[in-house]
Amino acid sequence: MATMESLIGMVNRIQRACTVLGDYGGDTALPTLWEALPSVAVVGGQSSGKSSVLESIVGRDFLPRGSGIVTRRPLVLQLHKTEPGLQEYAEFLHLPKKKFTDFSIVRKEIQDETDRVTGKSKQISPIPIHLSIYSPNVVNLTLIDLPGLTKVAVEGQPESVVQEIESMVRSYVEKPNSLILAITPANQDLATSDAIKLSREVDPAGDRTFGVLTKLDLMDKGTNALDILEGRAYPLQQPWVGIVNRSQADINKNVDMIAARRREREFFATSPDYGHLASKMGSEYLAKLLSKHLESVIRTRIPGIIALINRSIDELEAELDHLGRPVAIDSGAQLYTILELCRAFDRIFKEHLEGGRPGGDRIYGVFDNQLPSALRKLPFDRHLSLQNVRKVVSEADGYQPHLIAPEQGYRRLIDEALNYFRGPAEASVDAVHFILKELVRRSIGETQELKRFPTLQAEITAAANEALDRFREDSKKTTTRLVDMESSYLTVDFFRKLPQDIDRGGNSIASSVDRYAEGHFRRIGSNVSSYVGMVAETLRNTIPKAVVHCQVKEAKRSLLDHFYTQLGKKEGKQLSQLLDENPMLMERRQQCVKRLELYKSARDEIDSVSWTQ
Ligand SMILES: Nc1nc2c(ncn2[C@@H]2O[C@H](COP(=O)(O)OP(=O)(O)OP(=O)(O)O)[C@@H](O)[C@H]2O)c(=O)[nH]1
Repeated sequence: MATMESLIGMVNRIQRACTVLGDYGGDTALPTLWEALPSVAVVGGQSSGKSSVLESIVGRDFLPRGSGIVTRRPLVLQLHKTEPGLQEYAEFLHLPKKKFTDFSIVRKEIQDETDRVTGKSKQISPIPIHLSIYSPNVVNLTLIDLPGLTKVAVEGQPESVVQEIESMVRSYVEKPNSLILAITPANQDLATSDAIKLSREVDPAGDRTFGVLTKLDLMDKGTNALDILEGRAYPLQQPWVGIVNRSQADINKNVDMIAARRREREFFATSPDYGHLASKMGSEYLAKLLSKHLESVIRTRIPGIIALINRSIDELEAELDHLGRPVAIDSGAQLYTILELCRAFDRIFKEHLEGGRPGGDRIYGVFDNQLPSALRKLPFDRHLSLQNVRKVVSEADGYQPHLIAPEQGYRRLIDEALNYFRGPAEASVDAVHFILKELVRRSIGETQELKRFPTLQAEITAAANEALDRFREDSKKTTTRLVDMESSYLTVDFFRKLPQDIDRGGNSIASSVDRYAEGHFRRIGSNVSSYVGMVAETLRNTIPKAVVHCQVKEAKRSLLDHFYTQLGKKEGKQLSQLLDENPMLMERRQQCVKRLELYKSARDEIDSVSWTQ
């Protein structure tokens, strides 16, 4: 069975871990453990005696005092009972290993640490100060001292401070796992008590409210607080506790806390009104009552806390998987990460080309539809019209008309016709180029892992497109060369196989044909047209080969080769620039990592304490 110390001590350690790792509740963007941890929130109006109660419980003078709002950050006061005779000391979470034995310096450090976060202004902050006190004169107990519920802002405070304090205090007392230590001075009408009003609102059944009446010694003679202390005036599940702290005069005279406790005991023991309640009055009794109750609340709440921790760990791990793990800092690991991301992109790009993903079929469409139809649409009819054939042939003859076959005319007609093929050739190259660019864009977008690295995404896109531009230039040269080769050397066989002009007697008709008649030019046009048709058929097959060889195959084989070469020359800083992430995403991942660390350490803490119901 876990001892009281081990359970409260366990929650103390988890609370400290929460603050170190940035979980002090109220943060809706991340699951919060702080909100679920049982604690005792000390609430009261200004000058209700909160600080005095806390100092009585600790038995030490250590809290800052003064006018206006003194407590401006939650003070998580973790009390650890030590062996009798051991020296008392205090430690701050923000000053680990530094032991304070002079409690007046503790008071100063609380003020300084408050100012460190809120600045010298009178602002408040939800970031807690953790103070642990080790003493034989305390019980194991954690109390959270909150700013006094104030009514009016003092100079230097914005009007909003009243509301801000109310919402900070509320965020603590409305937690179902939080016990409420509601402090009210006895010489004030209970109906006007800020603490009771708030606790009645958040804990109407009074299950977790401990009513404390201070300043019983200041009540008017002849009056007493028995109606409240005996539970008649405002009943709570837990009995009310009356307290007598040091008066301002005592504080000024530096009456020490142990003496003050003794005087408190005497006050109740000798009081005609409260003598019968003496054993259940005073700050020492209050401390034991709170400690026992806190320990039982922790014990009952642990199963729920464990469920919350496990659920939150799952949520955070799922989010981290989605966000991706933090990038390594050494350049070797960074280079490896970059190459892995490039490979991921390249794999997807290849799938688009090879059919695993849509898109590659559009390249085939260029060869099967766009190119043939572009070739069909070439204006050979106009080019080989009768008048153009006559014109070109005549011009090619110059002053000496051709005698047999208009060699020059043929060549010129064919050359000019072949020139038309440049258009469809270049158009095929461009069409495939734009399809490949589109596939690069889609592949980049489909590479999930790259989403984290906008700079690398842009660099890979740029490198891929530069490579495609180079392939396109090469492809254009090659396909144009295909066309040029056709006009560099005409296919002689074609002409050999042309039907000669032969009569039935086997004599050549040529002699009888009028070389300058229409029919002669028509025949020339038709021969050229057949020749060009043959070339078109050839190019219809060879252009795709050139385009695929120069663009598609190269894109598959070496799209990022230049990029890899550049990468090899980059230094660490340049590599990390490539991997710089969306700052929001990095911040979010960092928060998740810290919060996950907190939950895992909390789970270990709970596992380490063999608690049972
Ligand atoms: N006589 C007497 N004086 C008390 C008692 N409790 C508090 N005081 C005096 O009341 C004044 C306010 O006490 P604090 O303990 O500072 O009250 P507080 O709620 O912490 O005040 P702030 O946090 O500064 O708003 C001080 O002068 C105390 O000495 C008490 O039980 N009896």
